Amino acid sequence: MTSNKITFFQRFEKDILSGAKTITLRDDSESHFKAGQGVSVSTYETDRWFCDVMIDSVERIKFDELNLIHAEQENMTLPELKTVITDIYGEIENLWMISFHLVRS
Ligand SMILES: CC(=O)Nc1ccn([C@@H]2O[C@H](CO)[C@@H](O)[C@H]2O)c(=O)n1
Repeated sequence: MTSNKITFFQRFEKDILSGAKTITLRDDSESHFKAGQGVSVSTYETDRWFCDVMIDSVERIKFDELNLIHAEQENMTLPELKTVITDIYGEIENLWMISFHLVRS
């Protein structure tokens, strides 16, 4: 059973609500999202709902393929983005780029 819900670390809430962050990079456990799907978004820490987003695309990407465009879409520098991913997932090669836009907050 796949979920219509995704969580983000609270520190990214502002960037998602302002539209500054339009992608998230996840591991295989969150590769089930589909383009056109509406998803409810909550904080990871306290499970507080803060918006709904629409998924625009879900694409495989390798860690080594990450570039400045991805960093821009995360509202980070590329070194910051790579550090964030490694902090969350450890050394990881295969990622999923989930693009989204805000629908309701
Ligand atoms: C439980 C769990 O994995 N939660 C996650 C995973 C990822 N992310 C964000 O996605 C981007 C790339 O990973 C970065 O902006 C991350 O902070 C997040 O907010 N919450």
